Amino acid sequence: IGVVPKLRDVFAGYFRIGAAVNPRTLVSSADLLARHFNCITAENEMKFERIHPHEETYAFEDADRLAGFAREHGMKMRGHTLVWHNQTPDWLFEKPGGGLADKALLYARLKAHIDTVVGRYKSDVFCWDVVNEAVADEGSELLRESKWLRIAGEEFIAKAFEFAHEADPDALLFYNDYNESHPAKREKIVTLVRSLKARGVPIHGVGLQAHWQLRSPPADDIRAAIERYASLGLKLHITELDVSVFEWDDRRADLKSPTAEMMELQERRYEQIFRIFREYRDVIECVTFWGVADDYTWLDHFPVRGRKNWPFLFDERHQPKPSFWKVVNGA
Ligand SMILES: Oc1ccccc1CN[C@@H]1C=C[C@@H](O)[C@H](O)[C@H]1O
Repeated sequence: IGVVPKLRDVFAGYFRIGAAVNPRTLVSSADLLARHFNCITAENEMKFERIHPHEETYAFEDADRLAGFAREHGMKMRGHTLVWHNQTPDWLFEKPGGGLADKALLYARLKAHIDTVVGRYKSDVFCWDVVNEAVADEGSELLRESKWLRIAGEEFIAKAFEFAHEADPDALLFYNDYNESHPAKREKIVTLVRSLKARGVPIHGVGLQAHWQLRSPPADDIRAAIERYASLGLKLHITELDVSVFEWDDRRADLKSPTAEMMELQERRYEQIFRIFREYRDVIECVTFWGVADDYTWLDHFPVRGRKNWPFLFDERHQPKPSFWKVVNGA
């Protein structure tokens, strides 16, 4: 059989190729990771609820193991994520006697968290998703409702970037979001990031999660989003790429394997996506998949629990799919 080219070598002149990993896939996908990738992101292990479950308790073991793998294999590591409305423990927002914490207490806790976590991984993590998904999806509001916003107002975003910069002045600091190519949400993200930059907040990049489907978002929206974010003069990272075989509102759960049509569409979709990424190689520094191979994806639980999905370039047996060959042959 022909030798399978290494993704990271195929794209050496364009951008780093990354994957989200967790303690299980670190073992099950170790060979694919070592061969094809030169950057990793902890899928959950550096999130607030996992690494700092109680005010006086930090849990570094899993994150340390992932950072160790990156070090052993000469890979870079993206830090994900410091401030988010999801997967964040309730204690952070509570006053000792009960009730909502005030801004001063929340900031003191956030600074302690960031000093501890960013400080610990200073030599392993080269960039952080400092704030994840703060922009509202629908409606006229710029920011989504959250305990962060309720307690501290919109300044929590700038504060998080300032704390992260103080903890590691060398780290590249990113704002990360999904549905980043939807025109309305795209313009809100541009408004937020432009305002942060104008106020001298230490922000260096925008993370496009790129949780995409076979037919959406359209290529023109993806191009427009990359152009608009690039116009801010910041670095772009594709941070959580996967191509679901189901459209967002398709809740069918009857399939045990992808249909031939799905695989044909996915092949053409990945070819189109990587043609766009190569075109914007000057501003895109890193392309990270939100997983490695089809044997495990967060999409197996979201948006439909227990519904299998097949979103990656490698199949459930870790073999390159037709999409893989379209991507490497297009480079
Ligand atoms: O695609 C979405 C739709 C609705 C809400 C959030 C998202 C994406 N949210 C992402 C997905 C998986 C998590 O592991 C990541 O940390 C998170 O950034």
